[in-house]
Amino acid sequence: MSQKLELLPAVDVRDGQAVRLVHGESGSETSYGDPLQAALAWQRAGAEWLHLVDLDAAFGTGDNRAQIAEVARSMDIKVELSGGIRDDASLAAALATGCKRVNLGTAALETPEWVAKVIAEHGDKIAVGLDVRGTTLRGRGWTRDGGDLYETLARLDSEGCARYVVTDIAKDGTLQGPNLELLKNVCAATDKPVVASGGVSSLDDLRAIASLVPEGVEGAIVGKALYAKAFTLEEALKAVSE
Ligand SMILES: O=C(O)c1ccccc1N[C@@H]1O[C@H](COP(=O)(O)O)[C@@H](O)[C@H]1O
Repeated sequence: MSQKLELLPAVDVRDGQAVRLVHGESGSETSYGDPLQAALAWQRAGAEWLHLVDLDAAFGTGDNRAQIAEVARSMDIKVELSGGIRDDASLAAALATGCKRVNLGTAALETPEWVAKVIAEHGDKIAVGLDVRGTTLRGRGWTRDGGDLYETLARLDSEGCARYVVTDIAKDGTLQGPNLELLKNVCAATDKPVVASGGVSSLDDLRAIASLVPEGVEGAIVGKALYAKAFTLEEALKAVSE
């Protein structure tokens, strides 16, 4: 039986609120209220995963660490935690929430030795977020270039990185459809599972991503489309299980 696409509804937290950004740009927020209530709603709707992001920590404008920890600890489902996890202390705090795995973004670009060390220590609890414009990686809240996607992917593969979360920044928060070419290209460049992020706007987009499961796509993060009620999470889960 072919594997089904995992869906990860997103809760991105900025200034204590669940928000969605457009192209990840600071200041483009639309607010959707209390992050815990949003997360609990996705759990009630049948989510098996929650993608939980501390945007302030990613941007370097503070953090929502206590609130994020409360959300993570309140979930019965698996949590993927990201934003501002860049050193031993922030990694320890993230893992102490009981999350299933963390995503490292900026650290993979700026402190590769540390990332190699924590991959060796924590195995598949560590994923790397490859946030790209074209094929150039972006870090520090997607404000700084951080090298070539495929060179970085080869390095991380050689270090045993278990999984990649691939975001096309040009698509993120736009409801313009995922970058399927990018996903196919990344899958062709690595044997490791890929989680797709950015641009999902419809159930057909999810079906298109699901068609890439045989190529190595394991999951899809869904944000704006759920908050904008383009479809419900129940409908999305059904669409990818058909
Ligand atoms: O998810 C977003 O919209 C986003 C926008 C701008 C920056 C980061 C964003 N999210 C995720 O944050 C982590 C990276 O954080 P860091 O670089 O490790 O501090 C990564 O998972 C991004 O996808």
